[in-house]
Amino acid sequence: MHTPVPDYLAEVADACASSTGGELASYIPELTRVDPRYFGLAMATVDGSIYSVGDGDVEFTMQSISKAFVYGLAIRERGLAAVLEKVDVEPSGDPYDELSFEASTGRPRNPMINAGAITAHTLVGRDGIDAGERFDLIHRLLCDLAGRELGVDEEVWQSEVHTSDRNLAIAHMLRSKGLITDPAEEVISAYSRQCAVLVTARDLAVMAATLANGGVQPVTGKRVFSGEQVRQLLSVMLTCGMYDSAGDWVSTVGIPAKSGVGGGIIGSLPGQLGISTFSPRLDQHGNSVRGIETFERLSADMGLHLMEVAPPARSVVHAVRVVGEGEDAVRVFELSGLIGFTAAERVLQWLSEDPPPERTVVVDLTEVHDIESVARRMLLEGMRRMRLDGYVVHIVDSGDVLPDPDPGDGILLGPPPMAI
Ligand SMILES: NC(=O)CC[C@H](N)C(=O)O
Repeated sequence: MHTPVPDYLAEVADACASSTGGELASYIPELTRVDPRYFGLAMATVDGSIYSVGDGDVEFTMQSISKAFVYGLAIRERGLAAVLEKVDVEPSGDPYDELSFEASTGRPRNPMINAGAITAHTLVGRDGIDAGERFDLIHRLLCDLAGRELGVDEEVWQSEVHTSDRNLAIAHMLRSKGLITDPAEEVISAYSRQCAVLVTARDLAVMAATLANGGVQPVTGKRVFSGEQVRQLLSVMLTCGMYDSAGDWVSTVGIPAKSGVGGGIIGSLPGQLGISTFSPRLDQHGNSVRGIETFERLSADMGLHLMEVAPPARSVVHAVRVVGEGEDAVRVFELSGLIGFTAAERVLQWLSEDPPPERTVVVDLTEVHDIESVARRMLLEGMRRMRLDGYVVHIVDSGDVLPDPDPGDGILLGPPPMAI
C-alpha cells in the first residue's frame, strides 16, 4: 500500500495553487529576485516520517523563522529568567519592524518582532563573544534542528546588510537602553546572516517537528531543546509568531507558528507534527498569503486547531467485569488509551460515587499506552484510599505504564491469584 498522505498534501497544494495574491518582500532588494510562483508544502511527524510536495526541496532564506529557534537557544544558554529580564512575551500588535518597547520597562515586547529578536540574538554565547562566533553557534543550532548542514545566501545577507537602516535604528535604541552592548553594525550584520540561512520546506517541517516532539529531532534523535524550553517557545509562537495578525491566525489556524519574509511559515502541533509552507508572496504583515491559505485548509481538514475540543475522556474505562461469585467475587476495571488528569478524575469519581460491592478490585492497565504524571499520582492515591476503605487492590500492568507503584501503600502488583 502507498500511504495516501502525500496524495492528500498534493490535493491541498492543488486547491491552494491558484492563489496569487500578495507581493514579494522588496525592502531586502535581493528577495525580489525569487520566483514568486514557488509553492512547497511539507509535513514531518514526531516519528520522523517526512512528506513533501511541490517545491518542498527548493532552498530559500529563513528570515524571521530563525527568531523562534534563536529565542530557544538564548533560553537554553542563559535560562528563561535572564532572557525575560531583557525581552518580554507580550503580543505587540505592531508590525515586526516596529521600534516597539514597553513603556514601563523599556524591554522589547516579544522575541518575534525584530527588537526582541535582535536582543535574543545577542544573548547567544558568552559575554564578549564576537559576532562571527555567535553566528556559528546559531548556525550549529539550526543545522542540528534540520539534521543537515545548512548554507547561507550570501547575496541576500549582503543585500539586507546594505539596507538595514531600520534594524540599525532598533539596535541603537537597544544600546541606548543598555539591553545590548555590542556595536550595532556588528549585531545587525550577524542577525541578518542568521536570517539568510537557507532551508527548504522539508527542512522546516523537520525543525518544526522537533518542537512538536518536545525538543528531540525526530530523525537524528538528538535532543536540541528541553521540554520546558519548547513549551516557552511554542507559547510565544502561538501568541506572537504572526506579528500583528497573530489573533487572526490563532482563531483560524490555531497552531503555534512563525513566518518569515522569505515566504516560509512553520507550524508546530505539540505531540503530533511539524508543517511548513513556502510561497514567497506576502501580505501587508509580511506573512505568506498562500502559506496562510494552506495552513487554514490543513487545520480545518485535519482538525489540527489546538482549541478543537478533544473527545471527552469517558472512554477511559474500557470495560468493567465481575469475575467469580460471592465472597470470591472480584471487580475488574479495564482502562485504555492515554490517561491524563481528566481521565484519572473520571475513574476516581466513578470509584467514589459507586463503590464496588466486591472486596477485591483489579485495575487492568494492559490497554493503557501512557499515564501522565499527574494521573499516576491521582490513581495511586485513589487506590491507597480504597485500600484504607478495606479493599484489596491489584494492578495489572504488563506494559509498565505505571512504574514504581509503591506496593508499600498496599497495592499488589500483578493479577490476583484467581483468574480474571
Ligand atoms: N519578518 C521577517 O522575516 C523579517 C526578517 C528580516 N531579516 C528583518 O529583520 O527585517
